[in-house]
Amino acid sequence: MKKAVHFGAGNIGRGFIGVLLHQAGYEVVFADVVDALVDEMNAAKSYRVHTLDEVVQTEQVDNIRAVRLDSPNCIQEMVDADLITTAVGVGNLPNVGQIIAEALKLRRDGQPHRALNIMACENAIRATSTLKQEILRHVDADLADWVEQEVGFADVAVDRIAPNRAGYATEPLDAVVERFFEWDIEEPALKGALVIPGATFVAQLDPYLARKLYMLNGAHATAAYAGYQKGCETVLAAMQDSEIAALVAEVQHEAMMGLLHRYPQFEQPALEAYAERVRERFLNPHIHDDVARVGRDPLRKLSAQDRLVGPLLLAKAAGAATEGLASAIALGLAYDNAADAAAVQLQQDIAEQGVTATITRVTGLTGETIVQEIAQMYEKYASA
Ligand SMILES: NC(=O)C1=CN([C@@H]2O[C@H](COP(=O)(O)OP(=O)(O)OC[C@H]3O[C@@H](n4cnc5c(N)ncnc54)[C@H](O)[C@@H]3O)[C@@H](O)[C@H]2O)C=CC1
Ligand SMILES: O=P(O)(O)OC[C@H]1O[C@](O)(CO)[C@@H](O)[C@@H]1O
Repeated sequence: MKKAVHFGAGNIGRGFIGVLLHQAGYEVVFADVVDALVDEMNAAKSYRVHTLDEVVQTEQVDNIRAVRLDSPNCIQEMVDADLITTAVGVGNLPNVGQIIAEALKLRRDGQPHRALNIMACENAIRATSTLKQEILRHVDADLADWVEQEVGFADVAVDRIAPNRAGYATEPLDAVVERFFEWDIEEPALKGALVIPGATFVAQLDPYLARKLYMLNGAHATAAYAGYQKGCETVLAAMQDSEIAALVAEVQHEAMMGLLHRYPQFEQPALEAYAERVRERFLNPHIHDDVARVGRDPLRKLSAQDRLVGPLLLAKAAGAATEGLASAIALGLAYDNAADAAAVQLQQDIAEQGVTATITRVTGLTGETIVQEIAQMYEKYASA
């Protein structure tokens, strides 16, 4: 039986990556930093995934175990693994990279030619490449050569809405997800054969990743930040507001114009259908997805390559309109949720440095016109 070590036993780790790897016949070992979660998984040896739809379907994921990130067992489990995946949040990859580097040292000495692939399933541009750089920071030149030859680092795009479990879960390990999923894997980067039924193997990931991050996650963040402004608790409530729904569609349209220009292989009707399908998913009445989850960490979501500034730059390069994306960025700046540490930091930065300087620093945008436009929109939202 093949073995996968997956870092991050959270919503997407259990609700998406873990279940697909289980269906693909892998023995899945989870690594996490939360002791209680690790203990719970080792006691239960299985968990359930509920697919939220008209009829709720429940799948059992068994034959699992878990290790703490900082335990020797974690390193040992990777020595004979066939696959390593992560879903920990992109900011936690340095930590994981250091641990994987330790395992690769042992693996090179013990099983030097056993095929290994690594994939970071995070919402970010080329997170696996980021993880690879983090791993390489901890290895010497000889080991780096071996890593280049023997370890596949495939960038991926992962798409499945896995909301918080409150209201649905009856068991501590239950995960809840929507029915839809898409897992795009950049095939040329793999070493050896990788079989994951349901995954899509693509030759060039960038268009898929940009489409997902900009037309889904960007639109989702827009719904969350606009919804927060209007006092909506969930994405569903936000999308039922016609003004917000129109802004979300506008953001998707602007992103689409940028994508069509940057990736000529896309066709407008297909992207329009993609956008519509995404909006339908946001309107799934069976999913209670908090705007606070979808909007979490606005400093990351407003950063240069992420879901709002990334498409704004593409749309600008295409000569397309950007008012919708500028509004979404302004709404993100106005996101003052006191329960979100990054939002608190953002508000403190705006108070201390002013909104214009904060926009430039956080988003990397430098054009005076666009920065002023966003700043004016922010003032309107912040004083509402
Ligand atoms: N929830 C969703 O719908 C989707 C999430 N993602 C991405 O997946 C990643 C995880 O998201 P969620 O599962 O929603 O978050 P989550 O907060 O539910 O789960 C993250 C898990 O990672 C663990 N963790 C944190 N640092 C760690 C480390 N250094 N080593 C091992 N475990 C660590 C946490 O304890 C937690 O159990 C994020 O990058 C997110 O953008 C991607 C697609 C869908
Ligand atoms: O996980 P992040 O990057 O904080 O952002 C939340 C986004 O990720 C997802 O959880 C999965 O793509 C979406 O539901 C949401 O748009």
